[in-house]
Formats: sequence, C-alpha cells, structure tokens
Amino acid sequence: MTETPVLALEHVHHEVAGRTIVADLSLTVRSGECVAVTGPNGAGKTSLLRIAAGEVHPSRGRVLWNGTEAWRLPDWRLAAMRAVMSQSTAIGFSFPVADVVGLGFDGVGRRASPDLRRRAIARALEAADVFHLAARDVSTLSGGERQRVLFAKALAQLEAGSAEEQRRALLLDEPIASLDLSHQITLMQAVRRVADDGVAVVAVLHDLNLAAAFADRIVVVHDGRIAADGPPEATVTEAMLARVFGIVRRTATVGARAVPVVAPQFWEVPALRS
Ligand SMILES: Nc1ncnc2c1ncn2[C@@H]1O[C@H](COP(=O)(O)OP(=O)(O)OP(=O)(O)O)[C@@H](O)[C@H]1O
Repeated sequence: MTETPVLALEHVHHEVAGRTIVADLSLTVRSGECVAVTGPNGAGKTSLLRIAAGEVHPSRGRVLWNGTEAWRLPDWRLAAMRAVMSQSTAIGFSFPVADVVGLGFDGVGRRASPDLRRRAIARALEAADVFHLAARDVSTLSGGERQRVLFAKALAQLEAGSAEEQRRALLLDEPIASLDLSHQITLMQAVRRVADDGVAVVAVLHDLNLAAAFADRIVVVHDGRIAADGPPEATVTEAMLARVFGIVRRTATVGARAVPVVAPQFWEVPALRS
C-alpha cells in the first residue's frame, strides 16, 4: 500500500472577487521530499501555499494533512504538522530575537521541558545564522537578518512539533528573497537538511538555479495551474522557460549541467529586446 502523503491538495480551486486565482490544482508532497514552487509574479504561488497551510479555505477542493482535511484539524494539531514562513511577515514590535524564535516553539511545545526548549531555540538560531543576534531587538534588524529570524522561528516550531507528530512539513514563501549570496546557500543547505531528516518541504523560490540545485522536484505554477511538476532536469527546460516565463536563449550554451543555468547573460525577453 502506498504511504499517505504528508500534504495533498485535491482539485483545489480558489476564486477571489469572481477571479480565479488557483484552478483545479492537485499536488502531493511526501516525507523527505523537497519541492520548490516557482512561476511568474501573480501566478498563484503564495495563494497556493496559504491554501496548503490551511490559512485560506479554497472555494472548492480538499487540502489533506496526513490524510485529514485541514479544516477538521484543531489549530494546535495543524501547527504541530506544519511550520510556515510567510513572505515578508512584518514584526511590528520590540522583542528580543530569542523571544521571537521562542514564540515559534511555544505555540506547539508548551509541554516541553525548559531545557529542551532552550536547546531547540539555540539550534534554530544557529541553523539560521542568527545566534549572535539573539539578544537584539528584532525591530532594529536589517531585512535579511529579520528574514533569517523568521526562518529560525519556523524551525523552532517544526522541532516543537516533533514531540507530537512524526510526519511534518515546512512551508516557506520566498525564504531567500532578502538574503545575500552566502546566506542564500546556507539557508538552502539548512532546508535540505530538514528534508533529509524526513520533513516534507515546500518552498516558493524565484531562483531556478538554487531550486534546481536543492529541490527534488520543481512545481511550476502558471495562471493558477501546474504547468510542470517533476525533477529539475525534466521541468527547467527551454520549452518551459519560453512558455511560462517568455524568455529565450540568446547564447549557444547555457551552462554545462543537465539543467540550464538561468542567468541574464544567457537568456532574453524577446518583447523587450531593443
Ligand atoms: N485577496 C486578494 N484579492 C484580490 N486579488 C488577489 C488576492 N490575493 C491574491 N490576489 C491575486 O491573485 C494572484 C495570485 O497572487 P499570489 O500572491 O498567489 O501570486 P504569486 O505567484 O505568489 O506572485 P509573486 O511571485 O508576485 O509573489 C495575483 O494576481 C494577485 O493580485
């Protein structure tokens, strides 16, 4: 018998003010899988992630967490099953960084011992490279530092959830958008480790090169539908890049790998050519 996916979206359809945002979309994610979701601006990626997280109820279709519909799960149970790092979450209050990360832990890990809590928070701070900022007021951080704190908060929640639930997921919306190059790589390495530890990971990423380097699967969303779903070498193709992103190759080679390197020196947008 096949294992129940950690997350399953079945024929999810979502409309806002009469406009279709997500159209009959089905997707499954299993334990240990790292799935990158990509696509043009406005394609529906954030909407898809919020629906998957159980934050938004779709107009039609079902969202299943470990086989149970999301809306049937009490909040604490859903929080133990999946941690979410949203796109540009505002932290509008003065709080030490360690306490913000602690909030991630406390929602789920109320029964944990103080020692376990302290160690989980320390591990999350380390993994996001914000340990040195633990005592800083979060409202004084740079954009990239704040993004790494939110990543640490999600990791702390995920670890707290391990006491309640084996089959968990980490959902990330553009987690590297504000990060410098080295932190993009270290965050993606941390994400990969989380997946290798058996957690199902779904990350919205615009950087197809990083997505191809770290994800097992790339799901390309276009106009609220899945335009491609498979391993990087099957999804990041010239045909997909032309069809979904409207870019075409302008040099003879695009890197020496099975997956083309998607960088401005190799590609162009014909309509914008001078
Ligand atoms: N509450 C809303 N009311 C009206 N339109 C909305 C609402 N939420 C999302 N949309 C629209 O739905 C579409 C999909 O939005 P979404 O944020 O999911 O896109 P995205 O793929 O994450 O885009 P980006 O890459 O720019 O972050 C967009 O056209 C957006 O304007």
